[in-house]
Amino acid sequence: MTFISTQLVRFAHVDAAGIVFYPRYFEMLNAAVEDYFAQGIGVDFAEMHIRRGLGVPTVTIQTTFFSPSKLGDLLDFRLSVPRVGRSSMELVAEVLCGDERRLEATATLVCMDLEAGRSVAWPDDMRPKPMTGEHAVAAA
Ligand SMILES: CC(C)(COP(=O)(O)OP(=O)(O)OC[C@H]1O[C@@H](n2cnc3c(N)ncnc32)[C@H](O)[C@@H]1OP(=O)(O)O)[C@@H](O)C(=O)NCCC(=O)NCCSC(=O)c1ccc(O)cc1
Repeated sequence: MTFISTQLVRFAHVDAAGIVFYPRYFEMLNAAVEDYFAQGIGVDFAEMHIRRGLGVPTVTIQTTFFSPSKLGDLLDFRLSVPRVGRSSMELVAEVLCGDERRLEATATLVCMDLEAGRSVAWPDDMRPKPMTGEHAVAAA
């Protein structure tokens, strides 16, 4: 299963060359991860960070950029989760505009107690389920 979050390339995302400046992809990816936790898992970022004092920082991310994106493009962030550990998850984001592949990122996110600054085991209701394969669930 794949979770899809569609992100619009906005004016603030592009540089003087008219293409998306690469850190902006990481902001869009974080927005897709927010959608995944809110809609795919059922715990939104306000609940997680403010009320529970938990975060999901990225500890590794490896990205390959295949082709540039421009203002007005609609990018599908197709998220899959090949592995879930005690406190970590591996996340793969394949980003497409229509049929064209724009980038792929593989990241490790860790469930973190924000006050202690340490990893904690996923709470049962926040624990991601491994999901791979073609069946897609789109963000609302
Ligand atoms: C997250 C940490 C507190 C975890 O440290 P520790 O408490 O010592 O935990 P550990 O090192 O034992 O690792 C915990 C798990 O992560 C895994 N881990 C840790 N580092 C790695 C690396 N490099 N590769 C793969 N897996 C890793 C490790 O294998 C453990 O997995 P489990 O067996 O599943 O539990 C610490 O690594 C840290 O503070 N790192 C910096 C994170 C950071 O600043 N990231 C960039 C910006 S923050 C950000 O983007 C963000 C997004 C969303 C948010 O909600 C909050 C913040």
